Amino acid sequence: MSSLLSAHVSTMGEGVLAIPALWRDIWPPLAIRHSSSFLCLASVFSLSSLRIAFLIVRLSSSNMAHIVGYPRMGPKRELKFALESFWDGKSSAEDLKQVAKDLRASIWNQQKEAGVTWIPSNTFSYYDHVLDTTAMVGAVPERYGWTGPSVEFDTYFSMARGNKTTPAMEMTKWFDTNYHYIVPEIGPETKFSLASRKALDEYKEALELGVKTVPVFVGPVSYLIMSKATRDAPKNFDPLSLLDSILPVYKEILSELKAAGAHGVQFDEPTLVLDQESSRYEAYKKAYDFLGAEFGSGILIETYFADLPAEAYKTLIGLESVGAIGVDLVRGIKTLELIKEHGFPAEKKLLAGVVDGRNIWANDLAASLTLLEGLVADLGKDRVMVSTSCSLLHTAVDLKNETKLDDEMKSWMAFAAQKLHEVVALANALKGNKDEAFFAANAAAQESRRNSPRVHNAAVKEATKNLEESEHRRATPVVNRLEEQQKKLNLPILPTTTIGSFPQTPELRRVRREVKSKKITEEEYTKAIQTEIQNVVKLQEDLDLDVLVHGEPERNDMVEYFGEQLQGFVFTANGWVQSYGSRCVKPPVIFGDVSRPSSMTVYWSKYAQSLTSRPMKGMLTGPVTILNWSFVRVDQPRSTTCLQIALAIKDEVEDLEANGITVIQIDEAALREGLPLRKSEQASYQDWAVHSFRITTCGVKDTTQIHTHMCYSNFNDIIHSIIDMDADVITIENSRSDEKLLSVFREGVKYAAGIGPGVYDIHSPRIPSTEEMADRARKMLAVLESKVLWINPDCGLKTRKYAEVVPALTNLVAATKQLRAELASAK
Ligand SMILES: CN1c2c(nc(N)[nH]c2=O)NC[C@@H]1CNc1ccc(C(=O)N[C@@H](CCC(=O)N[C@@H](CCC(=O)N[C@@H](CCC(=O)O)C(=O)O)C(=O)O)C(=O)O)cc1
Ligand SMILES: N[C@@H](CCS)C(=O)O
Ligand SMILES: [Zn+2]
Repeated sequence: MSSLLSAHVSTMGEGVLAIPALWRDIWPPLAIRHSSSFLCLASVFSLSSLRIAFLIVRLSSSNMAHIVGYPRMGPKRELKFALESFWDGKSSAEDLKQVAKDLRASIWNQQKEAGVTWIPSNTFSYYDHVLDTTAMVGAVPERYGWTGPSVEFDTYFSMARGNKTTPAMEMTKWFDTNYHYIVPEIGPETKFSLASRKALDEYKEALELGVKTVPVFVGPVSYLIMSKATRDAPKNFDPLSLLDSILPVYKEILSELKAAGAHGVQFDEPTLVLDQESSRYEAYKKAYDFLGAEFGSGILIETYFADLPAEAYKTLIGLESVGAIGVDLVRGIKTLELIKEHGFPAEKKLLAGVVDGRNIWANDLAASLTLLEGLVADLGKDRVMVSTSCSLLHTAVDLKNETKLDDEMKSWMAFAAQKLHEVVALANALKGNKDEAFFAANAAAQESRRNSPRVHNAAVKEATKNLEESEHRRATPVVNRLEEQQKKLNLPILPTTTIGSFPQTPELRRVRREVKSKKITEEEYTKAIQTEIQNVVKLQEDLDLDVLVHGEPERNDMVEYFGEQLQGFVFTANGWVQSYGSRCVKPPVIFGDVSRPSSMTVYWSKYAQSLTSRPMKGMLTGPVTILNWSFVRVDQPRSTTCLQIALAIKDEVEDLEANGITVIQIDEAALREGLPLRKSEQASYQDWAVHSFRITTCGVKDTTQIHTHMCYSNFNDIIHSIIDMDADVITIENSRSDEKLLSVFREGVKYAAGIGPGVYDIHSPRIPSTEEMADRARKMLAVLESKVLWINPDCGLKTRKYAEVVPALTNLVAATKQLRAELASAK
């Protein structure tokens, strides 16, 4: 900029050039206010100034579309395959980097071509964006032996997946999604330093492709709140107390980004939607005052997954350095009331997240436009940008690749690639540039879905109508039921079991694929699965496990498998969503009323039971988990859909019992995950979720043992709901979360049913030793009675290899026998 020009601008008081260009570009009130004098100046002074002026005029008249983040796996899961090949030593780090680079380029170009104004960068990750932040701030736990200065693949993937000597870091749910992040470990001794310039590298990479992006960071406050204290930290240590020392690292990368030409930076602060103590809000203020001093008002704060609490909203609008605020208007619209009540500062932009980042349904564009126009009426023109409700990471990638869905169904849907166009179309319409044909096609699709006979089933609606009026409880208390069951099952103390799945080998995937494509016959397929079940049963008998499983070889996924057999569901071919690392799930789509045309698992369970005299667990996925891990219809309450699924599973449970299966596990792995983030909504969810589970089990005999299983959650706050599920035995994730679960029992919660907190972290290739598992179980025995304790892994074994599973289970049984001997000698 010429010094003359800057001198002139500074005399203008609120000079255009004092505002970072990105915000200026989309802040037409400012740009327009100054544009005439600016243009005039530009023409007098220099060609480059002219170019700047032209840019402002061009961008201020462009639409205002923003995307919070984008899926990183690729339309055909290219990243997954590249990662796994690299981990298996079949390809080089360079090969992996090239795949990643190509994916990023294609994502940025796609967004540019769609007409997105603010295109995010640094939303790509080789494993997890929270782990990327850990790498960025150099918060590598000491045990990984990292000596700096920068975090490379070796250290990064060791933290994510463990290595031969060191287990992986803890992984847990990302808010209420099916995405899992690696939990940072922060202690008073943690020293932060800038150890990864991934954000800068990606920014420059996009720039080289001609795409100016908005780098995205996990905000420092959310990062610290989502961390856990290191084991050695003092008891009440709060990672957030290190805010002052982490901020300079963020500042350093911001200044490098600024030097590279970045004008806007997005900080994701999803913790702002949580109910928090007032003192917490000081942290956001401190952080953004500090970072704002470096970056000026080019800071955008994104919030998502729920409405904002009033105090969070007030804090946000009071942050002077922040130029734009993103809110989720899909998971709730109470934030709109806050905008009305407390106003929205004139100098800020509102990023209105109206396009759902967590579902695959086409947006109701007319309804969204009405909402957006309401906002414009309140805030004024050009202050409202259209955005996604959260990162598109949580939805499928591209509807284009769905060749098997019929045209009507596809017209009802929008995946990430289509959502880009929805955001842009809404932004254009707000600017008076409405694509009438696009809106008309969308309105027709909305109408056809509302009235489609494919969606509605009168018999199902009738069956679910009166369910809410009864409690649906088994009549006999759990303690007495357990006695009855024990007479029949005759299990040893500390019974051992596994959670259901055994390794999903490439051979199994091949037969499933081949039967689908009719390359092999149904008979050949059945034979292959039977052989697998025989092997799994034999292995468990050899290992001397007590309650067996059939191994789930016929299942592609614990939710998809059931959805495929229920009515009211459809399936995508490539609708993958990242769950953790390279692992993806393909959520079924619930589009209509749900019913069960015929039994789903009886054949395989009966077959497996016929091979052994030990009890064989029937294995089902519960209604809440099917609901939470599907893309759910949005035209009726989730609770209604859940009740419909519950009725279908209830029929299956009773069918299994009638066919001689005496232990039935109903997995509710995602029950905790669906807990609404805002406290005000939690009680109602717990009521209908737990009720739905009980509907599935209330019809069985006392002698039928109902197990349930949950993974990856913090259960302590819902322990009473778990008890209220009234299962006979619960197996639960424990080993990768520092036995947090056990603190509930230490605090005196009484649990009369059987419980198996996992002793083996199945998410890591590492094989736990006998002693390690015995130690874990001893800790449990310190707080739980031995007669209620079960010994089992954390979760299913599907992601593991037999070479890991066999020694790990051998050690698990050995540990149990050791403990049984200790208990016997203590008598
Ligand atoms: C327990 N968990 C689950 C969650 N959500 C679910 N919906 N399901 C879960 O089990 N959330 C919490 C945790 C998350 N944990 C996991 C664990 C493991 C996976 C996983 O392994 N995913 C697989 C994909 C699963 C699947 O459906 N596979 C299909 C095959 C799909 C495929 O790619 N086929 C290829 C050929 C592959 C080959 O080997 O030849 C093709 O058809 O071209 C199947 O098994 O049939 C993954 O690989 O990511 C996810 C979440
Ligand atoms: N029965 C399932 C539960 C996973 S949460 C399995 O074992 O894979
Ligand atoms: Zn599990």
